Amino acid sequence: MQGIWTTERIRAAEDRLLAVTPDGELMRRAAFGLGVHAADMLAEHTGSVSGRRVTLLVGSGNNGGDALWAGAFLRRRNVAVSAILLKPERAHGPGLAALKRSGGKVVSLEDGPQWIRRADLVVDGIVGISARGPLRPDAAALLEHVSSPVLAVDLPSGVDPDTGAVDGPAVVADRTVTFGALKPVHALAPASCGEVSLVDIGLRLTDPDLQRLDTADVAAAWPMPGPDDDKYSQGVVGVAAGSATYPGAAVLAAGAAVRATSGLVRYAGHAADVVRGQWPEIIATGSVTDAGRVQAWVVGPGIGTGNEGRDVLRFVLGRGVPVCADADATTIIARSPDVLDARDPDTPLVLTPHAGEFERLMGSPPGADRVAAARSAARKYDAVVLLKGHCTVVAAPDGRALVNTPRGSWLATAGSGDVLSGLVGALLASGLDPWLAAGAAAHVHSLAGSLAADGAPTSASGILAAVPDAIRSVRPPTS
Ligand SMILES: NC(=O)C1=CN([C@@H]2O[C@H](COP(=O)(O)OP(=O)(O)OC[C@H]3O[C@@H](n4cnc5c(N)ncnc54)[C@H](O)[C@@H]3O)[C@@H](O)[C@H]2O)[C@H](O)CC1
Ligand SMILES: [K+]
Repeated sequence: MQGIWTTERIRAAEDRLLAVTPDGELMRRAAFGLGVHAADMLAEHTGSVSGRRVTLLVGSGNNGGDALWAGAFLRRRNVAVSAILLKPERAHGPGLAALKRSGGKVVSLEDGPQWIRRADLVVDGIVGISARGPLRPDAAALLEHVSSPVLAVDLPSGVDPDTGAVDGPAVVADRTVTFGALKPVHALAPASCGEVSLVDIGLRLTDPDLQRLDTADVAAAWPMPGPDDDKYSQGVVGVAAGSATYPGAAVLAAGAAVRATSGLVRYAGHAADVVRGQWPEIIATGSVTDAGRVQAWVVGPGIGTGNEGRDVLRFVLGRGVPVCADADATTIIARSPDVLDARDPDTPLVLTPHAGEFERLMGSPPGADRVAAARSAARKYDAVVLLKGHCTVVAAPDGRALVNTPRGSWLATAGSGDVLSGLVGALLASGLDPWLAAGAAAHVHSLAGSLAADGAPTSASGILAAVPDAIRSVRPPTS
C-alpha cells in the first residue's frame, strides 16, 4: 500500500531531518529533482530543453525556494528562466541569489503576464504545504495568463493540501513533483495534480494517516480458485436486491457478485425470475428466509425503503455474517437506526453511501474533508464506510482509511453502485477483511469503469461486463 501523510506529520518529519542535515541541503535535493522533471516536461512538450523558456511563479516560502533553486539548475541546461516574485521582499534569499548567479531573470509582478504567456513551461512555486485558504488574488490573477504546461512544486497552489478541496482559483497542473512523501491532496485531487512524481529527499515516515491500494495489494486480496476449491469454499454470497418493478438493480448487483469470484451466488427477492434468466448460475429464490446459508449478504439496491425492505434488512443483519448495506438499505438505516439492533455487534457491516445517503446517515453532507467525514460515520455506525465520490474513501471503525484515486469519472452512471455492492459482497463472502474488501472492490470497480468507457461514456452494464478484464489487469492469468 502507498502511505500518505498529513502536512502536519510531514512537517514534523522534515523538521527532524532538517535538524541533522546541512542548511539548505534538503531544499537543493528537492529542487534538483524538480529541475529534472522540468527538463523532462520541456523535452516532452517542445522536443528540446536548451533555449526553452521557463517562468517561475515564486511565493514567499520554501515552496518558492524550491522553484528558484530548480530555476538555477535549469540555467545549467541553457534554459531561459524568469522568476515572478509574488512578495519580492520575502522571496527565499538563497534561492533567489542562486537564480541570479546562474543568469536567471527576476521580473516584476506587473510584467509577469507577458513572461507567463511566452513560457514553454510554468512552474508553480506559489505555495506548498503551508497553504491556508484560497489562492490570494495577486497569485490568482497570474493564473489567467497560463497557456503552457504547468509543473506544480510539491502540490498545486490553491488546492487544500490535506483534503484536496478546491474552493476558489487554483492551479491545474500537468505534473506535480512532491518531496519526501505523498500528501492527501495527491490522492484526493487527481484533476488538479496531474501526474504525481515523488522525489526522495531522505524523509522516513511510518504509520501513514491515509493509504492507497496499489495493484499488488488488490491482486493479493482478490480470491482466485485453487485446486482444493469448490463452489462453496470460496464463499457464498447472498444478494437481497431489486423488486418485480425494478429488477435491474438485482441483475446488476447479483451479476457483479457472479463476475467477482468463482464462489456461489444466491439471490433472494421479487426479481428471482429475471435474475435467473440473466444469470443461470445463480440460485434464486423469492425470499431471504428461503435463501439458505451464505457467508455474506449484499442488501439494499432496489429493495425499497418501506416495511418490507426494512424486514429484509433486519433479517439479513441478524444472520451473523458480514453485510454490505447499499442504496435503500442505507436510507432505511438512516431513518430507522433501530434496525441495526438486529445485528450482532461482531457482525461486520459495510455501508456504501454516496454524498446524499451520507447526509441522511450523518445529518450533514461530507464537506471538504471527506476522509474525516468517512471516519466519523465509521465510528458512529461501527461499520466500514465506503464514501463514494470522484475519489472513493474507505474508512474503518478502527481509524484506518484508504482512498481510491479514480481513472476518470466513468462510474457516474445509473446502476454503477449496484455493481460495486455486488463486488463488495463477493469479497466479504471470501473472508477478506471488510475494509480491504471494500477498498479492493472500489479499485476493480474503478478499473472496470475506465476499461468499459475506453474514452467514451459507458453504462453500468458496460462496467459489469468489464469486471473480468479489470481483475485480469491486476492479476494476469498464470496459466
Ligand atoms: N522544510 C524544508 O526544508 C523543505 C521544504 N520544502 C518545500 O517547502 C514547502 C513548505 O514551505 P513553507 O515555507 O512552510 O511554506 P509555503 O512555501 O508552502 O508557503 C508559505 C507562504 O505562502 C503564502 N501562502 C499561504 N497560503 C497561501 C495562499 N492560499 N495563497 C497564496 N499564498 C499563500 C504565505 O504567505 C506563506 O508565507 C513545501 O511545500 C516544499 O515545497 C521542500 O519539500 C524541501 C524540504
Ligand atoms: K505549489
